[in-house]
Amino acid sequence: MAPSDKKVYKIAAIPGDGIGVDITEAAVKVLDKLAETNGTFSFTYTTFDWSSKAYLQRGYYMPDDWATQLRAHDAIYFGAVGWPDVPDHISLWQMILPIRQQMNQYVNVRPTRILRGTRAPVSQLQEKPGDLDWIIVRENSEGEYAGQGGTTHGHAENAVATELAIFTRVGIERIMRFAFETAKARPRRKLTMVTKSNAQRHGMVLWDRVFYEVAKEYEGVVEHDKMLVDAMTVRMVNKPESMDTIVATNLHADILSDLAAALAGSIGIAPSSNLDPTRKNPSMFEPIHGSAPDIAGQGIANPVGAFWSAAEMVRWLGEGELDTVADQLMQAIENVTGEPKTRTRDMGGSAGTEEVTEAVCAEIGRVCGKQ
Ligand SMILES: NC(=O)c1ccc[n+]([C@@H]2O[C@H](COP(=O)([O-])OP(=O)(O)OC[C@H]3O[C@@H](n4cnc5c(N)ncnc54)[C@H](O)[C@@H]3O)[C@@H](O)[C@H]2O)c1
Ligand SMILES: O=C(O)C[C@@H](O)C(=O)O
Ligand SMILES: [K+]
Ligand SMILES: [Mn+2]
Repeated sequence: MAPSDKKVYKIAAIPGDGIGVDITEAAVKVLDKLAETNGTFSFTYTTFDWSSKAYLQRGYYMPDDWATQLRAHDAIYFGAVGWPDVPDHISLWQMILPIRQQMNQYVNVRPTRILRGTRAPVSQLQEKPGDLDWIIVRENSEGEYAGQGGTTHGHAENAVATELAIFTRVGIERIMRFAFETAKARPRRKLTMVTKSNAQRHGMVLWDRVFYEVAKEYEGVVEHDKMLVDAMTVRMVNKPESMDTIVATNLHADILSDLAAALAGSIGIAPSSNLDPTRKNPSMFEPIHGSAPDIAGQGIANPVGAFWSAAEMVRWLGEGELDTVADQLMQAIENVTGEPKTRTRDMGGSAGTEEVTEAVCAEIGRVCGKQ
């Protein structure tokens, strides 16, 4: 292939805080190795030093023209944001949440399955790892994360604070449609809708109603059912095989996806894709975990969720052309998790982030048929 035919993808890399830095560095190595081995595409990176450390030094996370800067890229690769010396609502609301909202990333896709070599804490899953294979479709733009509310009387005895969840018909309909399409594209064609419409009688009732409206368009094509979120946690543990695609609100899906990762063996393995399905803005890829201050700086963070997120980024960028390459990366990852000596501590091993990264790079060479 002539060098000019090579597709170059422009990536905005935002490592952020704590282990976000380690796993982003690891993901970039793996992406470059994948591109180099394949030879038909490559990546260029702009690395943004937007972090809690920078915020403490200069008073802001992102500069005023952040959205314009990000829009000059094909995709965003994100590590994690949040550090103990900045209140978590400030770090989230000055970086990750504005990006998700203003880049119109209204879907957050969170797949979970049990990778080879993973130790699942529930015995059924230890015996039959295939029983857990889910895609959680998280509403990513409104709901409990709408950001409306306020505080009166500050820290006084009579302090009042409100936190308003907002559900719009447009917002619900588009996430439901995306969820049904996701379910339809999978072999089991099954969608579980999560709600709390017994106690929350306005927004959640609209959520349910729009779900059933959209469901009519998929009659006979996608099987569906409904779960109250509390009972959903029980079903996830006791009957994991009974679910496939799951759609839930911003907050419910945030919580359920951590539970899903834990059931699959570790929070360190789970990826997420913050998607603008219209493709007018860059989509953003990140592991679901945070900055993990308790293990940061020790070189022991599990980079698998970051690699899986990188695979999903490749899949998204390729628009169908790079699915095989993304699958090869997943195979390389599982060849590595399948080996006890290349597992990190959270997966019962003793390897560090770098060792796992080197092992995945070596596997990419093998899986893609070149060294
Ligand atoms: N999207 C994001 O950037 C994002 C996501 C979650 C949390 N956060 C932020 O991160 C900070 C820490 O939050 P938290 O402690 O609740 O959640 P966390 O995900 O950072 O950590 C929870 C636990 O899981 C472990 N863990 C997480 N990722 C791991 C990995 N890759 N390998 C091995 N162990 C891993 C941590 O050591 C910790 O014990 C907070 O400031 C929070 O707001 C940000
Ligand atoms: O969306 C959030 O609440 C931040 C973080 O917990 C996440 O899952 O990305
Ligand atoms: K993250
Ligand atoms: Mn979360």
